Amino acid sequence: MTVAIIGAGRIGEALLAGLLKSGFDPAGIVVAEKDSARAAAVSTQHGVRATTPKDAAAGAELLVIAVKPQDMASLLAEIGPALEPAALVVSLAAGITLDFLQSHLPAGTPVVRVMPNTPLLVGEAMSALSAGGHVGEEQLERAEALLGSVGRVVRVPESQLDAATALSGSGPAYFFYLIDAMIEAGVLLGVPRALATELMVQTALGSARMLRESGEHPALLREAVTSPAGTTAAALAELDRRAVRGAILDALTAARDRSVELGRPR
Ligand SMILES: NC(=O)C1=CN([C@@H]2O[C@H](COP(=O)(O)OP(=O)(O)OC[C@H]3O[C@@H](n4cnc5c(N)ncnc54)[C@H](O)[C@@H]3O)[C@@H](O)[C@H]2O)C=CC1
Ligand SMILES: O=C(O)[C@@H]1CCC=N1
Repeated sequence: MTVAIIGAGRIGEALLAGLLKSGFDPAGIVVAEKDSARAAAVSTQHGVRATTPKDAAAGAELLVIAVKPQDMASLLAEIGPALEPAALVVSLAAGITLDFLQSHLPAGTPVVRVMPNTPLLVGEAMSALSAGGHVGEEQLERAEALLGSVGRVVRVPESQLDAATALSGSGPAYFFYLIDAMIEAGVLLGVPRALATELMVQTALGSARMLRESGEHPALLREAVTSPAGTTAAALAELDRRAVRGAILDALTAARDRSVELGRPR
């Protein structure tokens, strides 16, 4: 199967790197990137061919589109006429709806809308996807297999994709933000930066593994750390006084709303 990745920015290159790491043949992947210096760098670093979007579309069975939502309309107009008859188009763009994709591509084009996240670089992505009306089960499984080679995949109704974007799409940034803040707190408390980083990165990894492996609700795992009148209770009381839970609800609602806004036809 020939895969074209159109837009080799942060997420496009992360997907490319993840696919190659998972054993994908570089000869079966072609990239198209508007920024020619970036195209050359990505092509050299990963050993894949770089070409124009039209040329990439012409030879590909599966096209992954990883340009910004604002660049989608013009790109779809450019590649539409060059698509192979049975080509499957997979969009990673936040907000861009199946309806938008289908109405900007030749009638009957099978399209899948996906919200992945950057941990696809290390084979631990979370991708949520919805299929358009012209996608057969076999094609959907092909898209799932591609994303499944770099992490987990779930099918969701399209009505939940903007919320999934707020949760798992943007999610890595929230964890990085939190860990960055906790490292700074360590430095404030006199811990050398390298040690504070080691303490927090391993704590994040261990906590994530406990969640996954125990299957326990996070509230129960948090309770198990919280000794009566202890250190954790003192910290959590401070977070509650500052209404951090409410801030998280508002933050993710803002992300969901922004995803909806990015998908408005223009
Ligand atoms: N960064 C992230 O964590 C995630 C991003 N996404 C989605 O992925 C898409 C890309 O995001 P990023 O990689 O962060 O942005 P980016 O700006 O790093 O990458 C976009 C790339 O597309 C290229 N491009 C634009 N128009 C083009 C065209 N016509 N032909 C070829 N290349 C073109 C740009 O030069 C740029 O390198 C967005 O739609 C975003 O919503 C989805 C999930 C996570
Ligand atoms: O910030 C963004 O718009 C993209 C979509 C999800 C993660 N990054």
